[in-house]
Amino acid sequence: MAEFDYDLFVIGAGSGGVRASRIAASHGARVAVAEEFRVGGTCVIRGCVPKKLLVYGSHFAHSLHDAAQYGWTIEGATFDWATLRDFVASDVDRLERAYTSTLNTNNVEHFAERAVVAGPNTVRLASGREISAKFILIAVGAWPVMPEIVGAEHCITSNEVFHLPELPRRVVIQGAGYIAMEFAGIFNALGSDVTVVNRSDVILRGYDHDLTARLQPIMEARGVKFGFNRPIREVQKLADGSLLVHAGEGDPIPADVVLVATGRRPKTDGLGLENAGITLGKGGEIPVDAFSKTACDSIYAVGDVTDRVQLTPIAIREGHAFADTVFGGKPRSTHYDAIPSAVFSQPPIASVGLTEADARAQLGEVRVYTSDFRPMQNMFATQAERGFYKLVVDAGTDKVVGIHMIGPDAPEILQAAAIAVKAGLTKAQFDDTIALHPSMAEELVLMR
Ligand SMILES: Cc1cc2nc3c(=O)[nH]c(=O)nc-3n(C[C@H](O)[C@H](O)[C@H](O)COP(=O)(O)OP(=O)(O)OC[C@H]3O[C@@H](n4cnc5c(N)ncnc54)[C@H](O)[C@@H]3O)c2cc1C
Ligand SMILES: NC(=O)c1ccc[n+]([C@@H]2O[C@H](COP(=O)([O-])OP(=O)(O)OC[C@H]3O[C@@H](n4cnc5c(N)ncnc54)[C@H](O)[C@@H]3O)[C@@H](O)[C@H]2O)c1
Repeated sequence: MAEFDYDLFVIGAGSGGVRASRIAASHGARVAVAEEFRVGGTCVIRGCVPKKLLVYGSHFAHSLHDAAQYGWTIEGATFDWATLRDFVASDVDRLERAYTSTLNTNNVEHFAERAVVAGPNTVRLASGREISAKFILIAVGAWPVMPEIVGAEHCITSNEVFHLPELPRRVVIQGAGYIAMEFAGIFNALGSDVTVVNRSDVILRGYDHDLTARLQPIMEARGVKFGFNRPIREVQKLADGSLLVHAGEGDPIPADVVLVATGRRPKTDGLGLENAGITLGKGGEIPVDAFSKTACDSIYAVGDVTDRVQLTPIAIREGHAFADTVFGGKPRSTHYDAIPSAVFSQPPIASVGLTEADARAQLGEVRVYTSDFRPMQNMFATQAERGFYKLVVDAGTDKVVGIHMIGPDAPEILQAAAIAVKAGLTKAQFDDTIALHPSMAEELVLMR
């Protein structure tokens, strides 16, 4: 009889947990996974996927508008939030079925309930059942942070935003990070009156300043209002059911929905990690080594719960590396250099490698090349929004160490360009590459 019920018990069937389960099973491990909500996790159920579909849905507002200049007559075009919302929800259902089927076809046993750590080799399910495993993988993700606001119960987070009964007429968004900028773009395009209030005067901290300095005025020109140095103190519910937002100095802001997007904290509360001698970091994260091993030899952790980089491809890569390391005889760690990322704002931002400021601080002599251009697809558009690309080059080696882009399709273009940065290609090699004309991407090889 086997010493343990399973070789691997995974807590959380999100991006990292599903990948680790599948790969560990393919290496011959007997695997079980517990999921307290829906298989697929944040990205599939209430993150990247439904968000991107809302972005696509909202793009039609601009496309329909621009279409007239290309000769199309679009009569009687109207928008129905419930149709878009329900279409997105049905695609999420489809993906949940696909992820569940992946677990089934790989013989991963699925417990549809919460699990906590009861000891170094034991988990306890919500039903009370205890299960033993040679290894435990914690992949429980993160959870939206709600700052101390009087009337916080009247606010929503990104968890609820996909299920609104109707399109809000007025939306106030707290925060100026990924989620805030993406949903400001979505609601603005769909016709809501959007106000972003932030505690500082910086949007998208961590992105190259030239990109954020380009994004903000474009968003303002599209109608998004910004209130800087205005953290929300109180959200008041009025007799008619609408909300009044008291934020910093200045007049209260009327709203129908208040979306709080102030970061996500590892979901470790009540997870029982003390039963395995694991001490959490000060943000609630699980400290791990380069191979995602915790302070307990039989317990590993991947994804948002470790708070290394909160992105889906990172959780997936860490989960895969864990399974190869522990069950595949191929020790692998994840490399965190040159991670491409994007903000699906309108227009979107995409970035890889060092910002200009970081390169100057870390490398000494740096050369910077920029292209400030009007994308061809905006030629007829009434809003003459300009794109902006920047290459950051290490003057000592001529290597391109950062690419930063804002403009239509920037994330699609950047994924390919990120290969060049990861491979350490030089500016001379960019210059050697023939342009693909006419395209926006050709700007990348034409900067002199
Ligand atoms: C609105 C939004 C948009 C995003 N957009 C993007 C994007 O465009 N690109 C990108 O790369 N990233 C995006 N992200 C981030 C991305 O979703 C996360 O980085 C990613 O999902 C992390 O994967 P994970 O496996 O660590 O955790 P998750 O995917 O969150 O999975 C954790 C799972 O564990 C379950 N769970 C938690 N506790 C327990 C327990 N005790 N027992 C059983 N189950 C448990 C949860 O229900 C969840 O299903 C977005 C996030 C949000 C919120
Ligand atoms: N396109 C993408 O890849 C994508 C999209 C959405 C989310 N995500 C991931 O999800 C994570 C969470 O997104 P997010 O937008 O919630 O976080 P974020 O870290 O991007 O932004 C948080 C914002 O809230 C503000 N803030 C923080 N604490 C506050 C407080 N107490 N009071 C007032 N303001 C406060 C910050 O100044 C910042 O502007 C991101 O860090 C990202 O890794 C990625």
